[in-house]
Amino acid sequence: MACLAAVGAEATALLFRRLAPSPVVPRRRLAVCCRAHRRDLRTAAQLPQKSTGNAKPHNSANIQKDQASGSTDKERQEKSEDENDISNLQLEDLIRMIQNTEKNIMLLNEARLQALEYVEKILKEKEDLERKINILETRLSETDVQLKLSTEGKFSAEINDSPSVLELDDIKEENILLKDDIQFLKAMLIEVAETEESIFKLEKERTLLDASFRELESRFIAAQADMLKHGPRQYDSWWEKVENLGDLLETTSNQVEHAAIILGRNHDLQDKVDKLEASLVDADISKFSCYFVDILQERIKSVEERFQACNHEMRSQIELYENSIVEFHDNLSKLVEETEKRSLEHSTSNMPELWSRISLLIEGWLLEKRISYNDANTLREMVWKRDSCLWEAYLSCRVLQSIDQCSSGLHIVHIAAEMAPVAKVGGLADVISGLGKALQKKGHLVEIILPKYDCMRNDQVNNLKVLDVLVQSYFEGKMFNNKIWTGTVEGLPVYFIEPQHPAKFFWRAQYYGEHDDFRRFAYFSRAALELLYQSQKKIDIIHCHDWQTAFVAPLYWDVYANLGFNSARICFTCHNFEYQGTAPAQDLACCGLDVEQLDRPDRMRDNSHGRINVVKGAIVYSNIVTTVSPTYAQEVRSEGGRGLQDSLKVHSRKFVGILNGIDTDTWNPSTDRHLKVQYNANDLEGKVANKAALRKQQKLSSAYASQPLVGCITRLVPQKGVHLIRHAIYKTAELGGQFILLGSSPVPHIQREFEGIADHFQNNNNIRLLLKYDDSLSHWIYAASDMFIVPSMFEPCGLTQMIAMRYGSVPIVRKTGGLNDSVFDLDDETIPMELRNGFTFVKADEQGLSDAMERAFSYYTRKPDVWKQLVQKDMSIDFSWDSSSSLYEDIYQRAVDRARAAA
Ligand SMILES: Nc1ncnc2c1ncn2[C@@H]1O[C@H](COP(=O)(O)OP(=O)(O)O)[C@@H](O)[C@H]1O
Repeated sequence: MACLAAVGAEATALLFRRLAPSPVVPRRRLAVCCRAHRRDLRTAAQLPQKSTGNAKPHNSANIQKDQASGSTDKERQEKSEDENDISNLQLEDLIRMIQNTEKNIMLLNEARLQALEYVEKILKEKEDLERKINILETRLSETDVQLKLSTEGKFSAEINDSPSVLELDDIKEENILLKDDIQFLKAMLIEVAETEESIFKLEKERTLLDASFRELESRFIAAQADMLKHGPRQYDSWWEKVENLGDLLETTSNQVEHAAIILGRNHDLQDKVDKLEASLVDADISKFSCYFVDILQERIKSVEERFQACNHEMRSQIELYENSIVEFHDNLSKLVEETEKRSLEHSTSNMPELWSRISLLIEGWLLEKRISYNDANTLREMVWKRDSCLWEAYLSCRVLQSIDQCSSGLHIVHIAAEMAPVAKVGGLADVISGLGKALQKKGHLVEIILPKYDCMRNDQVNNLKVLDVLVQSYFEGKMFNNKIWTGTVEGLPVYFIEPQHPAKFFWRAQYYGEHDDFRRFAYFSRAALELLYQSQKKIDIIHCHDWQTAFVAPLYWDVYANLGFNSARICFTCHNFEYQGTAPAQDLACCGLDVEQLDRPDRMRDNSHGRINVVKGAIVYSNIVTTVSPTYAQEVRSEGGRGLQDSLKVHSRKFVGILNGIDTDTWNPSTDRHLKVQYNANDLEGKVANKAALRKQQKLSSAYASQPLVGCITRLVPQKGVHLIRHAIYKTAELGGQFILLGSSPVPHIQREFEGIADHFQNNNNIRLLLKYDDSLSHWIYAASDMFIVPSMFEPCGLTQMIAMRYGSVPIVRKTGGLNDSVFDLDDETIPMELRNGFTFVKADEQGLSDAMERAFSYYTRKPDVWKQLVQKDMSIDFSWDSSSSLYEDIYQRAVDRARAAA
């Protein structure tokens, strides 16, 4: 188009260069011609006067007058001669005039030819213009169609249906081209206007010519009259010439008229162009944009209206939904009530909570002596078997003489110092509830006995109530009352013993760390056995844990078996051989044990000094001894046994290491209510969200989402490798990661040291040390962290690495104890690929930890895909109690079978 414009402009300029002189030159020439004619004519009229001096003026009228007056011949001859002279002179003038006229006609002809040429060019220009206008009109109609499409019937369409940015760009481009065309047309129009002006000048010229011609004609008529007398032949030729001149004039007039018509058409063209321009201005992109914005606004308005309508609809739906929830809750409570009622009357399915409550009820009645031992036993059996006709059986039990001793499961009682989540310090608490629940699921009757701590979380106990009975137990030569509380924790029936002893053994605002811990737990062990004895239960397994309840084993066999309470077999699990419960031998007497009998190297005397050792007592007196991982079981047979290796060797046939599991209901990222967002292995976005939320809450930098967060949740004791934990903090900072520690220490100097580190990093936005115990926060840290550090010096089992993996946090651990049984190095080619799940190091030094951390960071940053697969794999590993509880079930059963066989 620009090219066309250039060509057009050039052509127009050329036309004007050529035409410009045309109207000027002919006009000047014609004016000269006309002036010449007039001068010639004037000269012709004046000549006789000039030649005669005083002669009167003569004309044809005078000649006729003279002829009519009848003058003399001479006079007439002289007069005739004079007249002939005049006539000759006039004729000469006339001839000259005609010659001039001829010249003028030639000039006129030339002008006409130029005008013709000019008109032809105009016609051509016009055709070009028309063609361009047609193109423009087509484009305009296309633009119109686009506009129409945008406006008509599209309002209802979604905003998504709006012309794309690409379409808009096309329209913009189109409009820019149209604008160029308009510019070109404008230039052309200016040229046309100039052409028009030329034509006007031509027209003027023609009018002038016309006037000169008419003057010539009148003169010619006069001359003709004269010529009638003198030369008809010449007259003929003049006449012919004049006729030609007339024809020429007519042709020129026609051409001028034609030019006027073209001019008119050009006017029309200009009108059209004006309209076109106006339309294009309408279609101007800015207007189009405004228009489009209007359309969008209208659409937004309609969307807003629809949104409001939806909102309204949603609100009413929510109302309905809320009403239905209320209704649902009502129904649910009714249903629960009914189900509870029915469960007492009819059969119930496997509802541990309910059966635990019934069991506690029965035990309570028995202890309170509301029912006889036999009745209680019958009811126990029914509870155990989930008997649907419990109440009917109860009513008819009076007539029953014998009790079917065959049951599908075992009656297992755990006596422990901790249980999650009601009284938790460390992993022991997790094991009690995790293993207990798993065994209960397998159809065993499981009960738990705990101290009634003042600091325990009563909110975690269902139906906590005190029985209307006091159980008496022996301590330091006296009998003391114990209040018995019952309740269910995680669906397990739990008995809480509250000693009515002046020492207020469990009113210390903490679980351990008291100066009289040995006495506290000696008291508790004895009271727990007393409770079981008085309830006259026929228990299969009494499972005691760690030194705090290790007293149970010697007490059971030395005291209670002698009283006929001997149906049970004792299982002792040592969760940590570091804590063995040693004391001067005489201290053992507090709970009624015979020091003399027990303070012997093969019984309870410690292997290295003269004190008694309750863990050793449990090893000696229990039917089953376990520890919490196979590797640790191996380790404690040598150095790790802390002096008890020989005892373990002696009793190795009953000693086994069973890897702990974790409670996968409590530790479940897809249901965990402590998390900001729940997630699972297939959808890790929630993990990212938890990380972001924790960073924000702990004022850690959120600048880099991909900056790895290293977690550590632990008791800060030497066993956990505190110096390596400290090193991990600095190493993480060096590697550009973030570190969060949750832990506290019972050891004052360690606590102080970490408080110092916490202060040091107080304003650091990559390191945070939280020196406290916080169960809820621990869940969040497991979920938020990318890596998890467990650099223990020794680790009987360790649960944190398993929990971390369940939450998709890759463990970096020292290869020891249970860590060695649960974490396998990603780069260890001696291990099958499918088992590799973390990073390990062997030597308990900073270098070992640094290497493992560097490898982990390297995978995390350089191989994100491998890392993601690792996270997903870790989250899918089965760390539940399922398989481990089966191993316990198996060893319990074998012990019970041996007992029955012996009986
Ligand atoms: N400061 C703390 N806050 C909350 N939970 C903690 C804290 N320290 C340890 N835990 C929890 O205690 C348990 C530790 O178990 P484990 O790894 O066997 O170590 P240990 O029993 O030796 O302390 C885990 O459930 C862990 O989450």
